[in-house]
Amino acid sequence: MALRAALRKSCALTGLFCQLSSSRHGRVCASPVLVAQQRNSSTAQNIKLDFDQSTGVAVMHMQCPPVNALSLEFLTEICITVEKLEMDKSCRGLIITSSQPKVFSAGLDLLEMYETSTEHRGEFWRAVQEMWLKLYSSKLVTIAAINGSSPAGGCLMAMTCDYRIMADNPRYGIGLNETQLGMVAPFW
Ligand SMILES: CCCCCCC/C=C/C(=O)SCCNC(=O)CCNC(=O)[C@H](O)C(C)(C)COP(=O)(O)OP(=O)(O)OC[C@H]1O[C@@H](n2cnc3c(N)ncnc32)[C@H](O)[C@@H]1OP(=O)(O)O
Repeated sequence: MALRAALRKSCALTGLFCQLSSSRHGRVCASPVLVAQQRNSSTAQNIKLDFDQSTGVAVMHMQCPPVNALSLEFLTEICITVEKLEMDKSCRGLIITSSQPKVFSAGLDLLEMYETSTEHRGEFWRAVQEMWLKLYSSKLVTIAAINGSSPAGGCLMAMTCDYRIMADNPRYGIGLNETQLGMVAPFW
């Protein structure tokens, strides 16, 4: 049973990798084939979703300027998008990438943690936890196409995907740097 599930995931993955290509400028991008075959395209405020029903692959473009900082609103949008895709039986895989230049995600929105109420911060941290649990436990094959810097919460997001592909550019950094900001990761 477990083996069958693993095989299913791996077959779906082969399809997903075929859809990824990288340009000479160190950017990872969805192949033009995906755009041409696209059946379904929807846009939430900070997310552009391209879903190709013939392959079952969805591409979630994060477009929350300037740096895809993970605010309560943006985290909620991400969770709702993943939930909707999971409910669609024709969806097998999800590629997460960024529309912002040079940045995949700057991590948690620092302004959400600054001068906000205890109640708001509670809601915010619950949304952070929901986001990574949703991705980590998703039945979809998930791939982070990391086409820019991805510190802290951005790194967390990428780590909770099944696979990560990062653009080969020495200017792009990734890692858990939150302790440098004096933050301790919660006991999840
Ligand atoms: C077991 C695992 C547990 C994990 C626990 C997870 C805990 C996670 C904590 C966090 O995520 S805390 C956030 C940490 N993030 C950072 O430290 C990133 C800081 N930002 C940068 O390093 C850079 O901004 C960048 C992302 C590399 C981009 O550099 P670039 O030069 O392209 O842009 P900037 O001029 O620096 O920034 C533009 C604009 O964006 C604002 N901004 C940047 N990061 C954030 C952020 N995280 N939250 C809110 N806003 C951010 C920055 O202030 C600039 O704003 P303006 O000055 O233009 O208004």
